[in-house]
Amino acid sequence: MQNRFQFHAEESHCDKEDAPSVKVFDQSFTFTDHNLIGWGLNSNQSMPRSPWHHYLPQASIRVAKNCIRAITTSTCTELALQFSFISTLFHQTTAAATPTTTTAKKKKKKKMALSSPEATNLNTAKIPENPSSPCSIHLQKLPHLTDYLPNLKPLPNPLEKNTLYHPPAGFYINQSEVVLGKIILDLSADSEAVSSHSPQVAYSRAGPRWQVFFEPKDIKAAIVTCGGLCPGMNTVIRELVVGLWEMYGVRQIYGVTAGYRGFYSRDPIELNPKLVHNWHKLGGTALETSRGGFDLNKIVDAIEHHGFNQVYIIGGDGTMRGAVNIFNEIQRRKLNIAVAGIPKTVDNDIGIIDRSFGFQTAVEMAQQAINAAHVEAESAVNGIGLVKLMGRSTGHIALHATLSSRDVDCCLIPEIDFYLEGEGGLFEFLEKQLKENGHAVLVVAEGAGQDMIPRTEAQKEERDESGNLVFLDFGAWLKSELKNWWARDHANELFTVKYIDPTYMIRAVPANATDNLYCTLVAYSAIHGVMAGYTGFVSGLINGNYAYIPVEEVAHARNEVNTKDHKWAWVRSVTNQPDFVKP
Ligand SMILES: Nc1ncnc2c1ncn2[C@@H]1O[C@H](COP(=O)(O)OP(=O)(O)OP(=O)(O)O)[C@@H](O)[C@H]1O
Ligand SMILES: O=P(O)(O)OC[C@H]1O[C@](O)(CO)[C@@H](O)[C@@H]1O
Ligand SMILES: [Mg+2]
Repeated sequence: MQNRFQFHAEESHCDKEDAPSVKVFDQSFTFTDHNLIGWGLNSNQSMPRSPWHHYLPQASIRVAKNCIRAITTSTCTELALQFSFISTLFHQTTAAATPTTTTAKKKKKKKMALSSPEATNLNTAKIPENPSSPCSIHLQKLPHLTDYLPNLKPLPNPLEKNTLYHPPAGFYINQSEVVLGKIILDLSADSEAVSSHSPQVAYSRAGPRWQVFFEPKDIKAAIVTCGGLCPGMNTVIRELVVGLWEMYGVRQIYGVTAGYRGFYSRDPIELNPKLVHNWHKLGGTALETSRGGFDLNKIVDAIEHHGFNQVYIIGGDGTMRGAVNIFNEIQRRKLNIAVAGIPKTVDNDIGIIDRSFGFQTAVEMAQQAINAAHVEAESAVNGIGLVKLMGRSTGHIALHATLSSRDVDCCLIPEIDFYLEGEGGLFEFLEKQLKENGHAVLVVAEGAGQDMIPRTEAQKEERDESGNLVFLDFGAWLKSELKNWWARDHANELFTVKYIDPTYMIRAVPANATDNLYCTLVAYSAIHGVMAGYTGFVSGLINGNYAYIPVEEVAHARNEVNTKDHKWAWVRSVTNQPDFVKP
């Protein structure tokens, strides 16, 4: 017997007596051992404090017009597992069920297939007929303090008694609520998702939990910012302070200054809502930041020494790799300290999350540079406006700024190969643009074309304090190459290149309204997660919803521009730039 609808949980527990019953088209069935395993609910696995073992007593699958909603409800205080799926995935789901109730038995022989018109119409999508092709969900396991401190006792959430909050019904997030990592699926039989049976990855939904694992009076929280600047860092700090203070009544909140090195080399500063009141209006980080200085033992020793039991780490990919090490060391030492990361990257190079806070602000600021370049180029004879935008190894800022501006004729990013001379090259394209329009605007990401620039041996090895390769200025190099080209091919014609490098101006500003809101919600999400005892996680936006993601996963997930998708095709159509394919 096979269930086409599977649920995988890395830690799951279900006693036979607790086997969930499932209702499909008014028919109920109870999962047997066999199909429990099919659901990934392995009855042999008994995990203390498994997030699932509370939730299985009842389950129902209701078929709504074109979607199936699976709901399990609990006899315990918290409610359960909820997710929805497109109906056609379940075309033959019910054939797999074992009816057990009287009603179910009566209807046992009735063919159970979706009869909605929507489902029938979708037959053209060649949904696989083979019932052994399951569509399954894999929940990413979120580390919890009780994983290694099983005796910790949960407490009711203090928000219950917070007169400012009055939690209404539905306020608390069930541990079983998930956010799907991927919301676009190809349901055709030969699509990878269906044919390879690969499960859909899901993350725990962020938000306040009914139970917490910290007594507010015992909390000593630390906040640190690391890596480069990004609009909104101060807002995140502010909201962590205000959120901890106002929501959970925490009174010991500290800022660790100057990045990771600050843990062991500086005294933490005490923070309170009054002090941070205006910080969201300021660019940069009031706690100061730095690169390098990551000394694991010194950092964890200092955390222990100061008595911090909640550590909030704001930073980019490098910072998150450091946070993984800190979390692992804290686990190894079996310390009752929760670690939460808040991903920050102006480059938007962190994977899994939709985008980092501050990214939209940076793109908005980049418009000003592009506008200026356009005006300069248009006002010159054979004028070229050249703008270099941040993006160490990804071209997201350049791409988004190009798409929003519409004044850009060519966008060069690290993810594409391009060349200057010859047929199909940049110079040929610019020559045509200048002839037709009299001017051109070029946007380059800082990491683009690094292989083209001649480097000395020393330059090849140069790294910053964190170990990141130091890039040469591609914009400045390209400007001189453009001038050489023009002087060589058009000796007596006027030509102007205006190079604008707004580098730090796009990231050293306060966050705009959208980013400020994002900062607030991502900070509050982190607080709720830590209060609930989760650790080694980051809070972030996934498909428009706030979720908790294991920090280990975030630290290694890169977000590069996909030059095969529609967005990049759109860039090419907006700019009309060449594909840089050598004839
Ligand atoms: N692999 C790693 N393990 C431990 N710590 C690391 C690692 N990589 C970087 N770090 C530390 O994380 C901090 C920030 O790293 P980095 O300078 O690379 O910035 P980032 O967090 O990636 O942010 P951004 O790139 O957006 O500026 C530094 O203190 C650095 O020493
Ligand atoms: O000069 P800094 O502060 O080391 O940072 C420069 C780098 O930081 C970023 O802004 C973020 O990683 C990159 O775009 C840029 O290469
Ligand atoms: Mg980085």
